[in-house]
Amino acid sequence: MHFFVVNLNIFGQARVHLVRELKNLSVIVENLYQRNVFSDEEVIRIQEEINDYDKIRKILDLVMKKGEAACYEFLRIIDMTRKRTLGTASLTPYDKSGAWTETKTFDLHHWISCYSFKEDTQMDINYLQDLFDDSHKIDLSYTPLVLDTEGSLRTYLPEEKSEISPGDLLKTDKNIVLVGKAGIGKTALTQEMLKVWAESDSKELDYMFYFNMREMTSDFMSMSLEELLFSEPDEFKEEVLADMKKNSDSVTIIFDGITDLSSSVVRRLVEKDLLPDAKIIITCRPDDEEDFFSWDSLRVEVKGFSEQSIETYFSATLGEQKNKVWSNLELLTLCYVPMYAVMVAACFSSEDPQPCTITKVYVSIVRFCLERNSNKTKIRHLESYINSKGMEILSLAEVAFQATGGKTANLTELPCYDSSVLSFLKPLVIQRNLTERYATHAFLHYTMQEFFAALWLLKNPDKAKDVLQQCLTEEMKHMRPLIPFMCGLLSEKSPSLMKCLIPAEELKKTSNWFFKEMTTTFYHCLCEQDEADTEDSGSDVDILFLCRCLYESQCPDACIYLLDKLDYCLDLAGEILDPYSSCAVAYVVTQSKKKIQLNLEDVMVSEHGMRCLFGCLKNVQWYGCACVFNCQIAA
Ligand SMILES: Nc1ncnc2c1ncn2[C@@H]1O[C@H](COP(=O)(O)OP(=O)(O)OP(=O)(O)O)[C@@H](O)[C@H]1O
Repeated sequence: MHFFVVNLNIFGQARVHLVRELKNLSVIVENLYQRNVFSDEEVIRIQEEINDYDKIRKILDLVMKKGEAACYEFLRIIDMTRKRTLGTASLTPYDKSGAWTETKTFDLHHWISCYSFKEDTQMDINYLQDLFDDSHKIDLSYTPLVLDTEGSLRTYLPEEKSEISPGDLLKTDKNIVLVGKAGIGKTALTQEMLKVWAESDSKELDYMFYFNMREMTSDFMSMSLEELLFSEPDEFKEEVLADMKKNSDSVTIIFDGITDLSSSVVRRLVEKDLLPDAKIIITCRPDDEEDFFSWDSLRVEVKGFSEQSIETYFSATLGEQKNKVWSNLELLTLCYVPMYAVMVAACFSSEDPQPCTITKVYVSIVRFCLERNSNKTKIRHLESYINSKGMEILSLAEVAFQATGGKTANLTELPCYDSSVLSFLKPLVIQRNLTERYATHAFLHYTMQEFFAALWLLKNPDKAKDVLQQCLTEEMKHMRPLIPFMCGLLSEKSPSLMKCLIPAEELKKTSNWFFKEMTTTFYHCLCEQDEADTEDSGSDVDILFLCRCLYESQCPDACIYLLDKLDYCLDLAGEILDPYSSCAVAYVVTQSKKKIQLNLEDVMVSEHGMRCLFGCLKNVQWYGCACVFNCQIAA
C-alpha cells in the first residue's frame, strides 16, 4: 500500500513542459499498462492520437482523471525512466531553495527529483511456508548464507558473516554463476537479489528477468529472445525490446536451475551474442557446472547456513526447543543445508523420533504433511492411513520420476485428486502462447520431487538397476541425487513410510542386491577416474558421495563391503568436507571391524564435522607418531 499524496494540480505547473519534453512515450504507456493504470482501450485511444503532443496530453488527462494512485504510478515511472523519458538534464542553475521562477527554465529532472518514491516489494512466495501450521508460522525470509567467491581453494566453512551480500552481487557488472548443492539456497539467494533490486531507489530504468528453468515448457528450447522475454501479450514489446537492445547494460537476466546450454536463446545470451552488455546470472548444482567453466564470470559458491545462521534460524522457529537440535550432532550436520533446516523445524514437534539422515527428514515431512492433511485432528494410526493412500502416493511418485527424467518440475498430469497427496504440490501457471495460460502443478520443492522419484524406483527394481548404471553417464547424471534417497528408503532403520507402501519381502529383495551393486558400480567408476587421472570436474561421484549414500543406508554390512574393497584405506587427502560429509565418513569408519588407515591430509573440515570425526578415531590406525591427520578447521 502506498501512502503518497499527489497534488492533482501538480501537472498544472509542469504540464506544458511535460507536453513539450516527454520522450519515449511507449515506455511510459507500457509501464502504466503493466501496472493496470491503463486498460487496452485506453492504450488504443492514446495510439490513435495523431502526434506526440496530443498523445502526451491524452496520457496526462487520463492519469489525472484516475486520481491519486494513478498520478503516483505515473510520477514513479517518470522517475525511474527519467534518462530516457526526460532527455538530458537542464544546466540552468536554481536558487538555493530550488524554487522555480518565471524567468528560470523549468527543469523536469529537478521537478521529478522533488518526489521520493518507495516501492512495495512483496514478491517472495515461499511455498514451504505452508509446511508450518498457524501456531508455528514464522517469517521464513532470507537468513544470510555463506557465499564463497574464491572457489574450492578456500576453507569450506560457514563463517559468521558472508563476505559478499545479495546486494553486492547485484552491483557487480560481471556475469555470475551461483553453484551449490540441492536445497542449499540458490533460489532463495536469487529471490533475495530480486527483492533488493525492487527495493532499491535506483534512478535509472533497468530491466530484471527471472526464469525458473525447471518450470519452462518444452517449446522454450526453440524460443526467440522476444518470446522468452515477453510471454504475455504486450503492445509495446517491439519498442521495449529495442530499448533493451540499445541499453543492454541495463538488463539483468537470471536463469535459475540451469542444467545445460541446449536452449539456443540461453546459449546466445550467455555467449553475448544477444544483449551483449546484459548481466546474466545462472544458478546450477555442481554436477552441471562444467558447461560454464570457461565462461567469463564470477563464480560464487553457495555454502548454506553458517553455524550462526543455523542458531538464528532455530531460535526463530523453535525457541527454547532449539537445544534439542543442538544436542543432536548428526541432525545438526544436516541443517547447514537450509532446505533440511526448514523441514526439521516444520515437523520438529511431531511425535516421530528426530531424524538423523536426510532421507529420514523427508520421510518425517511426508508423514507430517499426510497427517496434517488427513482431515482428522489426530491420527492414531498414521501407518494404516498411509496404507490406504498407497496407490495415490505411488502414482505421485511415478509422475515425479517421469518429470525428473525429463529434467522438469512441470507435472503435466495430475496423478490423482486426493487432497492429502496433492498437498505436496503447488500450482504452476504456464503461458502456452501469447493469449493462453493454463495451470499445472509442481512439487513444493524440486528435491521433494527427487525423493518421490526415488520412492517409485524402489517399487520398480528393474528400473532402479538401469538408473544405477545410467546415472554415471553425462546424459543421465541428473538422476544421481536419487541414489542417496534410495539408500535411505531401503534402510531397515526407517521403515515408517516404505513398509506401508511396498511389501517387506520386496524391499528386502531389492536391498539384498542394491547396496552391493551401488558400491561396486561407484567404486569401479572411482578406479577408472583414478586411472585416467582426471581432474575433479565438480562431479558428485567421489568417495564422499559413496560415504553419504552409505550413511543414508545406515547399513553396517554395506560399509564393510566398501571398506573391504578399499583395503581398509580411506584416502580423503585434500578433500573439503562439509558437516554432513564428515558425519557420513565418521559413520562408515565406525562400522569397521578392523582398524583402518584414514588419510585426512590437507582436509578442510567444519567444527561440527570435526566433532563427528573425533567419534570414529578409535577405529583409525595410527602409525608411529605420524598420524596422517592434518586438517584445517574453520571455526
Ligand atoms: N537464506 C535462506 N533463508 C531462509 N530460508 C532459506 C534460505 N535458503 C534456502 N531457504 C529455504 O530452503 C529451501 C530450499 O532452498 P532453495 O530452493 O533456494 O535451494 P536450491 O539451492 O535452489 O535447490 P535446488 O538445487 O534443489 O534447486 C527454500 O525454499 C527456503 O525455504
